[in-house]
Amino acid sequence: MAVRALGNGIKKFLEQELYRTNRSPLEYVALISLGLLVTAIAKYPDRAIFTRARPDLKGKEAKGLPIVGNLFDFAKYSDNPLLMLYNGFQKYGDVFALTIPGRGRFIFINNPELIEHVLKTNFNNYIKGEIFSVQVRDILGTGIFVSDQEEWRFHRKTAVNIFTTKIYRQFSEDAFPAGADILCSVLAEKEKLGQTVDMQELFMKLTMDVFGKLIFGFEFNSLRTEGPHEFGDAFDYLLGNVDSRIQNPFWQWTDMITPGKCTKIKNALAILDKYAYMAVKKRRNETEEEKEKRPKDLLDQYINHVRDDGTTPTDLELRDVFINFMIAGRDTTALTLSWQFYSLMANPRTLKNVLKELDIVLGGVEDYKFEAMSHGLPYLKAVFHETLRLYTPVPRNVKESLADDVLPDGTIVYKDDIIGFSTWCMGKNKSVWGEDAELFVPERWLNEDEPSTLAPVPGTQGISPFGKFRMESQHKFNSFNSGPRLCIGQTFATLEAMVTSCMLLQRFEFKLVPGQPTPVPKPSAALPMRDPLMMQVKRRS
Ligand code: HEM
Repeated sequence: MAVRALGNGIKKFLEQELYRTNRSPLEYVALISLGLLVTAIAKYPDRAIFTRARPDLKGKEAKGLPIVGNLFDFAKYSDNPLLMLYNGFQKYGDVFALTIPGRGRFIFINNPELIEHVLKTNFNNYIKGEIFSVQVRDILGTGIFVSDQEEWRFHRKTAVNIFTTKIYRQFSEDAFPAGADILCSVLAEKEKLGQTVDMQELFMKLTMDVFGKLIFGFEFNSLRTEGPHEFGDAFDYLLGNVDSRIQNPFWQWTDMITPGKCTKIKNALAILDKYAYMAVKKRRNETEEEKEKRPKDLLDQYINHVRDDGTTPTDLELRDVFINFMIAGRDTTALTLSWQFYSLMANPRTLKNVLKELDIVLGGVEDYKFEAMSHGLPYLKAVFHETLRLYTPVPRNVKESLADDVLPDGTIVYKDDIIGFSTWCMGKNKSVWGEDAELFVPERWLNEDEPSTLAPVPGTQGISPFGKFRMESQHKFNSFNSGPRLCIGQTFATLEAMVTSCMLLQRFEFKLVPGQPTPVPKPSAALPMRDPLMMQVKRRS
């Protein structure tokens, strides 16, 4: 009633004014718009519209333009969003903020104490949230990576059951060597033909094949396929696209007006769906006899789950499980292996140490026992962790705040503020990792005075001379996340990378193809290299 009365009042006033001043309605619209704009500029002089003034963030907030805040900073760094964060931390310290219209205020944090608070101490207050969910819903649906609270608890409980030490033992001794052996046969073939290889492409194919088979019983066979695989290609395109959605708050509109973009996204999604539904259909049609013959996997965990109301997961829900886990299992490990092999080739002293350790510990024997891969090769394990520290495959992340909060350094967080953090930036933070933070130094992970083990572990021929591997806290070494949402596949990834590295380095010599540019990351939700990682391979004599 009151609104209608107010509307009528305004209408009457405007009619009288139009009559009295002889102005056209268009002139009035222009005047009112100008009035609103001037008011908005006065109210939001250096920040995005509808964000609150935060004098308490003085010295920590990047000054923005009236109404649009830091929108143009976001746009300026669309090709290198990590650099925007890196420069921000360099300029403002471990906390800095900026505002974006439609998104609100981002508070970026860059030290272990703050990370621990957000990811563990006050875990329930910091959720994935609606903005992230909308950005990735068409790809990830309602899977573990986008879910919060009850839905997330369901996924977590269902998934962790499958990742047991018993399973890891089998993977380390059989499945991972079998996958690496196929990769070696591709390398041997290429060597015979005198061809160079793109190791990034091959590692992506390896992890896709191994993960598809072990976790969903699905054979991609991409390593045996020459050239790119359509599932991998579609995946890479969509992950790159997620990055532009994070960077551009108006992506829904810009996607619509960019010629061909919506069709490209639709086609890529159709390819992901095709493979996910193929895997689900195959499993649903399996006979009891077939079921008996194979080990239980993640798809079984989900398919056999009966909810309290008696329902079981639909094909669409299983599609989401497939896609979420394929992202987890394919890109992360493959990209880490790519950066690790690059780092080894770029640091000959490190490579020499790895080969020395392999000779002493494995002595040319291809026996990849769980214990040997977990504790027997501290130097190689240090190389893997140093790679993850500098080239983490999940380079940045955001959380939405459900309620007002205060961070340990006194920074106030209001409900709906977005907390951003970047493991990639924290790896380069000198106050966290020391003056050599930006250098590749595997030795920082080793207690060189302590023996790695007191007696040879099963599957080894000798004890590593490089000391004992020393793990850092989850909040400092945040590449596997921390707190209740710690990566489920940490051991899986570590073992797969260790076994693959061992077999490849035992069998082949690798050399970077001369003249190629130093690898740089390509904008993506993960950390792919922008260009292929071309190497020459030669069988070890
Ligand atoms: C080097 C390899 C890997 C790295 C660096 C890595 C890193 C991460 C990170 C940073 C997260 C948190 C993501 C987020 O909350 O947005 C995460 C979550 C997760 N990872 Fe990994 N990951 C790796 C490999 C794997 C593998 C091989 C698997 C599967 C076996 C896996 C399964 C998962 C799952 C299921 C989650 C979601 C956990 C949750 O939300 O509760 N990851 N991982």
